[in-house]
Formats: sequence, C-alpha cells, structure tokens
Amino acid sequence: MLRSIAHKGSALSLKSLLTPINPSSSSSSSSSSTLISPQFPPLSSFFSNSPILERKQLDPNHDEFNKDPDAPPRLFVVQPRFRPETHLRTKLEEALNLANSLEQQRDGFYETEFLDKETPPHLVVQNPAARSPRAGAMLLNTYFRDGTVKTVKCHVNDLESKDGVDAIFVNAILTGIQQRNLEASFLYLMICTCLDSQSQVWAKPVLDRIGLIIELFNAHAQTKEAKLQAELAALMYKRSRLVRLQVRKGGVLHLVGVEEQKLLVPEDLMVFRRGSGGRGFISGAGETELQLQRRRILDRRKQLLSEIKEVRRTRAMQRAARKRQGVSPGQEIATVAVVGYTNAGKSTLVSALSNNYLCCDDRLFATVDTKLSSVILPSGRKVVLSDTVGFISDLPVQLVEAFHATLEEVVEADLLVHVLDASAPNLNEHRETVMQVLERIGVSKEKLQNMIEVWNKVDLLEKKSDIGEPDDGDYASSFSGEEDADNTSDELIDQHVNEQDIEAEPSDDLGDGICDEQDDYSDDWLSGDDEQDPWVGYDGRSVGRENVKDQQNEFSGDWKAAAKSSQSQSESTCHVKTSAVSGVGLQELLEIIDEKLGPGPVVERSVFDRKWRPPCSEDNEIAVEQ
Ligand SMILES: Nc1nc2c(ncn2[C@@H]2O[C@H](COP(=O)(O)OP(=O)(O)OP(=O)(O)O)[C@@H](O)[C@H]2O)c(=O)[nH]1
Ligand SMILES: [Mg+2]
Repeated sequence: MLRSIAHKGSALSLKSLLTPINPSSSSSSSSSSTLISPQFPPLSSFFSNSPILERKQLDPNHDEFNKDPDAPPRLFVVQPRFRPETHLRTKLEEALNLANSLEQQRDGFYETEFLDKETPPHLVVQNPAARSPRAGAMLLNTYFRDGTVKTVKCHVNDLESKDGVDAIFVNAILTGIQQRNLEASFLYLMICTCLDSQSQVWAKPVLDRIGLIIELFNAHAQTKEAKLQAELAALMYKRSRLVRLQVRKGGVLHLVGVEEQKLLVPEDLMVFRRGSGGRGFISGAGETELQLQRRRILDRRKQLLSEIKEVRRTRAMQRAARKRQGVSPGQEIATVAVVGYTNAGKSTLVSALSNNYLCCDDRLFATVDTKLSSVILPSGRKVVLSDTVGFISDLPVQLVEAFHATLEEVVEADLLVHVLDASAPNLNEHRETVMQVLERIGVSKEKLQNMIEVWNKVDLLEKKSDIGEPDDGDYASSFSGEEDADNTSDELIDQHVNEQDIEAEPSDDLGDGICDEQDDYSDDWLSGDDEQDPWVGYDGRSVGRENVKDQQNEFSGDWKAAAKSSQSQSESTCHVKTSAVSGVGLQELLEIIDEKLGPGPVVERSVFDRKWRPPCSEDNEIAVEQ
C-alpha cells in the first residue's frame, strides 16, 4: 500500500515545483540529507524532464501519470464561479484556452491544431474569494471549502478511471500552502493513512493561474533569451513557494518509525524531525535541507541574472545599431512596439503589415520572443515593428520582472500600437489589463497618451452580426453535467460558513494533521549580494510578496468597476478597426503611424518594400506589386 501511495505522492508537483528524487536515496534509509541531489535541479520543461517522467524512468512499473509522455498533459480545469454569468463565461473560456495552450512545439510544430483540440474536462465550483474576500480564501488552507474539495476529488477519480488526468489547473491564485494542501504531499497522505482518516486531497499536481502561465512561457520559449527569462520566472515562482511542512504533535507521534518511507517524500517537501535547534518541532536536518534549497535557487538565479544582463547589453547595442541602419547620420529609424492582450492578433497584424511571417496561433502566449520586422510607411519612412509577448490579467509579477530585457523593447519604443480583439466580450477589461502592465513596466505617460489603439478581428464582429449570434448567452446552461455535483449543498454550506468566517481564524485542529507554513525569506532574498533585485519594479517600487498577495485579492476583486471605468473611454480611444486576416484597415493604420511619428528619415521607395500601399488612387500600383 505504501508503495502505491508513494507513486501518487511522489508525482505531485510539476517540474518547477519539485526537485527530482535522488535514486540512491529511495533505497537508502540513512539521514534525510541523502535526499538532496548534489546539483540544483534543472528547471527544464515539464514535458522533457519532469519529475514525473524521471520517476517513471526510475520505476518501470510506474504508469500512473503521464501515460504518454510525448503528448501534451491532460489538465482538469477547476474554475471558481463568478457573477454575472457573462463574466464567468469569459473567465472559463480563457481558462480552457490556457489549459489547451500548454504544449511544446516539436520540430517547430504543435502536435495538434489548436482548434481541433477537445475542450478539456472542467468544473465550475463555488468561489470562496468572491463570497468573503475579506477573510475567506486567504485564510482557507485549501482555498476552497471542504465540499468543493470533495467534489473535485470525485471528478478527478472519475477522470482517472477513464482517460486519466495529469494535473489540475485551478484558475485562481493560490498560496504555496493552499497549493500543497490541495496536492497533498506524500507525507500528508501517509499521515491520513496512519490516522485512518479518509483523505480528500486531490493527489495530483495542482497548477494555479500563475503556475500555468509560467509553464506556458517555458513551453513556448524558443530563443535563448526567452528561455533564460522563463526559467528565471519559474525559479522566482518556485522560490516564493518553498513550503515548510510543520508536523504537529499528533502527526509526529503517528510518524514514529516510518523513517524509510520518509525517503520517498519528494525532496522539496521538507520533513522536520524533533531535535535540537529551530522553532517548535523543527529540527536541524529539515532546516538544512530548506537552506540548501534556498542556496541552490539563489545560485541559479545569480547565474541567470548575469546571463540575462548580457542579453540586455546585446539588445541595447542592437537597438542603437538598428536606429542608425540605412539612414543618414543624425537620423534614426523609429521602432513601433505592437502590444496587447494575448491572442489579440498582434503577430498576425505584424505579419500582414510586413513581409515577415511570424508565428500566429490560437494558443495563448504563442509569442514569447520579441520579433522585429521592417515596414515602409505610406510616406516612404522606414520603421521597425516589434511584435512582443502578450499580456493577460493577473500577469505574474515574476514574469514581468524576469522578462525585463524583452519588455525593454516596449519601454524604449518610439510609438506603441495597442491591439485589442474587438470580438472579445471583455474588451474593456483587456484594455485595462494592458494599460496596467504598461504602466507597471515604466512606459511614460506621454507614450501612453500617444498610443494608437487598434480594434482587430472586426471580421468576426461582422460574422457574428450576420448570423445573429447573441453576445451573451446563458453560459451556465452549457455546463450541464459539468456543474458542481453537490452545488446546492455546497452553496448552503458556503452560505452558512460565510456568515461566520469573517472573524474566523485558520483552524488549529489536530485534525488538520499538518500545518504548512510558508517560509518568509523575502528579507534575505532582497538583501542578496546581487546587484540587481528582481523584485524591484522598473520604477523602483518593490513588487515583492505583498504584491503577489494583492494579486490574489484583486483576482476576486470588483471587475465591474474596472470595466466601468474604461467603458467611458472605449469608443473614444479606438483609432482604427482592422482585420489582420482580410486586410481591412491596415492601410489606415500605417497612415496613422506615419502621422504620429511625424517627419523622419525617408528611405528610397521601392514597390517591393511595401506590402501595404495607398488604396483607391494607386490601384494600378497595387496590381503591379501583387
Ligand atoms: N478572424 C480573425 N482572426 C484573427 C485576426 N487576427 C488574428 N487572428 C487569429 O487570432 C489568433 C491569434 O493570433 P496571433 O497573431 O497569434 O495573436 P497574438 O496577439 O500574437 O497572440 P500571442 O502571441 O499569444 O500573444 C490566430 O489564430 C489568428 O489567425 C483577425 O483580424 N480576424
Ligand atoms: Mg503573437
């Protein structure tokens, strides 16, 4: 029995959250320090080098997870409920797209066309954060209430008996403790078994929104620069999730004599034994492991930062050279950064405007690397269009910080073009999100005011109106069979608990067995010997752990207010409506860019330089060009 538990428990985290088990340690019964592998584990891809796969290699009988390691992971999506239903609909659609986007290219191609992919299994559940944002979700050890955890567990068991599931994606921001509790460490399962209590934990790797977005960046990064930055983001995320498992009195008593089982605990789950030093039941051995983990992270981070510093230096030199290229001294080639929410059509638009074919895909975060394309404007002026990474609501601070070098292209650009998906029902929310990120990375007010707003995908709007498709439907009805099975009872429980939990403190019951604490190393982290502190924003403001917590609060915040505030600006800020696929509005967009940039260096015009050309009067020229 313990062996089967070990299998489940040992495959509980994705690669960025777990360190692989040292094979030798699993057969040894020596001190817990033998669990630690001598080098910092590579934060490599979930697909290529996940702990799950490594364990599989270690144990040929192990076939419970990732049955087909070459296929994208099967995620079960858990979406906390939002009101109104239209908001829930957009959140769920995004969550499903995020889940389906997690796939690594092989030989430059994805295995499956995005649109051919099946909708991942999903479940809409009660949202404790929406019900009692003041005291609810942040204080719950599992984020969700017990009823919801049980319901999810039932669905996971059901899926396991069918196609299987590799991980659970919770479309919310979880704390490390909540995530660990939902996954349940091997240790937790063991204690539950010892205590003869029935475990409701999911016993699957759990990805929260931030974790999945970071996984996506790692999976889609192609260039060395993007890979370095994605790894740094994963490292910072992992760093913020180092969790110390503190075994309470009852748990410790039940653990006596299970030394060798302890060796099967994934090594980043700290096991504390009674002994000298430390607080409470924390002993030297456990703390040493934790400190070692921390030191490895710091070392790797230092190495990554120095490599990224080199990338930034090269980028700055390339930028300077680019500005001078092909124009007379004293003149510069302007850079226009194309920014926007992920999947708004930025790469398609840049491809359509230039002769460069860029990777365009329905997967979210298809572009993680910045790509430059030159374009000749109607005036004959040459500019460089920079297609860059897209944004998303609750963009992890770790990513924004790690992608400093890439986002510098945006900050340094002469002009910004903000591409919005005109067909998105939450267009205003998208706009607000992008504006917030731009402000956060330090784009000046003047540039924001001068920014061109493009409503792309207008062809879809036309299609919608042609077929008379309503904008909002009763989305809930489309989830029949997927809804929380014990919705009613869960709701009643929630209502009942809700009245009490404003004052409620986290339970201290022994029944919890394990109380996880998240180690606070922020001081050490910030006062590290590195010259650059990745937690400090571009404007010098700290974007540390508090901001992550703020994000968690904001996630359940009043989206309506945000939408309302931007509603008033919506129509007025749209400069041009385009369809990157049909070509509508592209010429107009180039003219506006021309106008905004003002007079500049003109390169010798050649019909072959321009993909887009003035309409009407120059029809003949168009024919020649084509
Ligand atoms: N119908 C329609 N589809 C579009 C249009 N522009 C882009 N698309 C589609 O939208 C999807 C996303 O386009 P991308 O250009 O990859 O979007 P992006 O903004 O670069 O996305 P990320 O790189 O993931 O941030 C692709 O399937 C495109 O074919 C448009 O004007 N109309
Ligand atoms: Mg793109």
